[in-house]
Amino acid sequence: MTEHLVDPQTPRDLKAFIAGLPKAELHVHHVGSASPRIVSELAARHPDSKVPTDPEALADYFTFTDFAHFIEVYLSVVDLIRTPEDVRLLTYEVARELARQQVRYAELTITPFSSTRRGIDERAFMDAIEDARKAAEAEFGTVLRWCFDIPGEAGLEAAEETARLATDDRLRPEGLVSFGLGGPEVGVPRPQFKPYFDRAIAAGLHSVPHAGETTGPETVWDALTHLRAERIGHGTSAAQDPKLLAHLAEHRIALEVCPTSNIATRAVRTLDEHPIKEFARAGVVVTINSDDPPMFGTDLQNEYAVAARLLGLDERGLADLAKNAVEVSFLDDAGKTRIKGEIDSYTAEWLGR
Ligand SMILES: O=C(O)c1cccc(C(=O)CC[C@H]2O[C@@H](n3cnc4c(=O)[nH]cnc43)[C@H](O)[C@@H]2O)c1
Ligand SMILES: [Zn+2]
Repeated sequence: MTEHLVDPQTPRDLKAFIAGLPKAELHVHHVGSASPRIVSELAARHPDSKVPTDPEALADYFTFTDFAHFIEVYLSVVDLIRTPEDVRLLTYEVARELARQQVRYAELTITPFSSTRRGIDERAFMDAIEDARKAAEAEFGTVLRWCFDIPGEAGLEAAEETARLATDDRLRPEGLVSFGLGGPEVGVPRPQFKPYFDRAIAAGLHSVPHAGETTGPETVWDALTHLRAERIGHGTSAAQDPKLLAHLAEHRIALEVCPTSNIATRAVRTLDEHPIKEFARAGVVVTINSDDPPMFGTDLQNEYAVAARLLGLDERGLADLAKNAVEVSFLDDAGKTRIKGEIDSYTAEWLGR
């Protein structure tokens, strides 16, 4: 992302620190990470689409009236991904952008149902993401892992298909570590997805549903109770329930906080009203993430800058935030130790300048 996107209230020195800080990204969507260049290129290839071909016009197109409007626009971009080569290119370019921001490890949320139902062969889909993952690690040094999410509003057919793709030994990609649930929450109760999460967990996957992004704290409780969530995507409304905050803190169930996303989808009115401070105050493990960065006019660096301002963090505080993400990631222990060591060395060197 360009300089103008970095939170304007962040001191220049802290901005530079954030830019070089080794980071982990735990909540970022595959299609939602398509850069304006990729989106406009794909839109030009498919003139039947209403997505603008001019990257400049995308900023307007990516201005959302509410969460439902965001999902409508999101699906118009999903419609542009039509071939395994589109999938490979998108994945590889997402990794390039993450590497540019010093992201060493990322768990990318992918919705395979949306691609297979649009006619992409399932085997070719898996090969495309795996091919991009391996190339990205070799060329950029960024380790990618996958979270396959159910688009909840598409119903149990989508849940069945996602669970099948995630657990079939002949298809399941090597990089897959977790199972999620995305899309609108209103009218999409979490408990109905319990059997699919049970299957995924039995197959060794971690549970990371979205919850409490656009509905109340009861949705977060449902995600914990029925889906055995190990981390929560967003969890914004948890701030309304002190018992829930205490439970999250006690069990070290981290929140994948995405501040700018919540403003862009109008789930929260302003950044100053974001409950991230309440989370931190209650001792909940907070991780900072970008969700759908180009669609929300942000990137991970900007989200760290926003967090620094809202939480009043200096360099050490930011390094702790980056280490939180590494600790609650699904990377192996050796990988975690390596990245945390890199964060510590970088911070010590920066502060000793
Ligand atoms: O693909 C389809 O045909 C389809 C049919 C009905 C409903 C859906 C969806 O609801 C897809 C939702 C899609 O949104 C992704 N996403 C991206 N950012 C967020 C977010 O902040 N909160 C929730 N979901 C998000 C999610 O991964 C799904 O792929 C699809
Ligand atoms: Zn999300």
